[in-house]
Amino acid sequence: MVHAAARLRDPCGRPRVHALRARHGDRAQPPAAGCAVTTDATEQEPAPGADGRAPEPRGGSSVRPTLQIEDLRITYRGSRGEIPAVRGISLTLNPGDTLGLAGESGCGKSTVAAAVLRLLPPGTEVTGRILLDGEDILAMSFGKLRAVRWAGASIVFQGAMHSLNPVHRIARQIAEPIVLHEGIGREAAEARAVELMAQVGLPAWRATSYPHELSGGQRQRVMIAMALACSPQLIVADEATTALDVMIQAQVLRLLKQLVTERHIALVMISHDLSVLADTCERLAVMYAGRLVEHGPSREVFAGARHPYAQALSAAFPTVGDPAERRNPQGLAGDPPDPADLPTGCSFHPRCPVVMDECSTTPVTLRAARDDWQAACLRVEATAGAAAAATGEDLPAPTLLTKGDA
Ligand SMILES: Nc1ncnc2c1ncn2[C@@H]1O[C@H](COP(=O)(O)OP(=O)(O)OP(=O)(O)O)[C@@H](O)[C@H]1O
Repeated sequence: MVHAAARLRDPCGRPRVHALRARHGDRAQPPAAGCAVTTDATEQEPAPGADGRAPEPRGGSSVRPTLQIEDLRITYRGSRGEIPAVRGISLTLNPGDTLGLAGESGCGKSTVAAAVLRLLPPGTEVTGRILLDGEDILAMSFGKLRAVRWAGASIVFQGAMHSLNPVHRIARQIAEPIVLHEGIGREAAEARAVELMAQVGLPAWRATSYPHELSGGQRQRVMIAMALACSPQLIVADEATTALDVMIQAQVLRLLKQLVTERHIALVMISHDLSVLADTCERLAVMYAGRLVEHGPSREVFAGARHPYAQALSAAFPTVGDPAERRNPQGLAGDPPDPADLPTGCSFHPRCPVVMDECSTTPVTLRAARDDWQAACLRVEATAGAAAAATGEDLPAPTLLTKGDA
């Protein structure tokens, strides 16, 4: 079914193939009627510096952010009623920044990704602002949006097989966004496609292959080549390597990291796997029930998360880059809550191993653990001093709090 539903649009928004649309609906959402920021005091509001931006953006304070998400709230409307999937997220990426977005299934990661290119199903309510290079994605005309997709920002999905057109040869598919966005002839665009293939480690003779003739890793490389084809400022990789075997995953991640670094592209990488994100991205944001619960420098968050949920996720992946040693989240009973029926206070409190009485009544916003590091936990002040004192390798190894510590 995915195939039939997915084969709706091409990379530039024309009808063809798209895995995310198979999942989220087949049409881009029209400009949201009310893009105004909602202000619900019970919801998470961005704390000062809650976008995790470093105090001085790379390249100086005059750098215009590539992506600025401000108080993003997204509510799906369907047969199950209203599903508030994202509840007030703010993030900023400057050129060349790499951000990992982690969290258990259903916490809203893909919804954020889809919103960035306005790929959410019709009828979905979106408030807040998403600025791509200063331009408001939510308020854009369809024509402008079409121009921005692939040329300004592109997405690499998990299921390359479903995102590629099975009846077209590889070079032609990579060339398609180039033809559309740069107005050059197909022959010249296919020559560029072969160059892009070389950059992602695909030999030129593969130009005439069909997707089914490629391995999963090679197809993901094709998707990366397509994502790079029009030199976007931003790439969103949504579980782009999850389905690959460990060796290929490592290769594709290295490649992605190298290309975004060389081209100064901002990267948002989405994964369940904190260790992969910590290895690939400079910053890490952890989501729970539609909100950010932790946001800071990747390796430090991975090594010494301040939020008990982020601690549990880190403990599930004890060795960066060694999936063989991964375990299930430690010390976490229960499941993530129904987004339509969140617990009061901190949404995580029913599962929290160090819950306090006030956690069930006090809404928790992101608060500073350090100037470039925030966590949404009432206990964060208690650990902020240690975090501020520690830098890089000085940070203590993560110790997952237990009930006895409370
Ligand atoms: N098209 C949709 N219509 C209604 N609800 C949706 C739709 N897409 C997602 N949801 C709901 O929104 C919430 C967030 O889903 P989302 O896919 O963004 O989470 P995720 O963190 O990316 O999960 P996963 O890691 O499994 O992809 C979930 O409760 C999900 O059921």
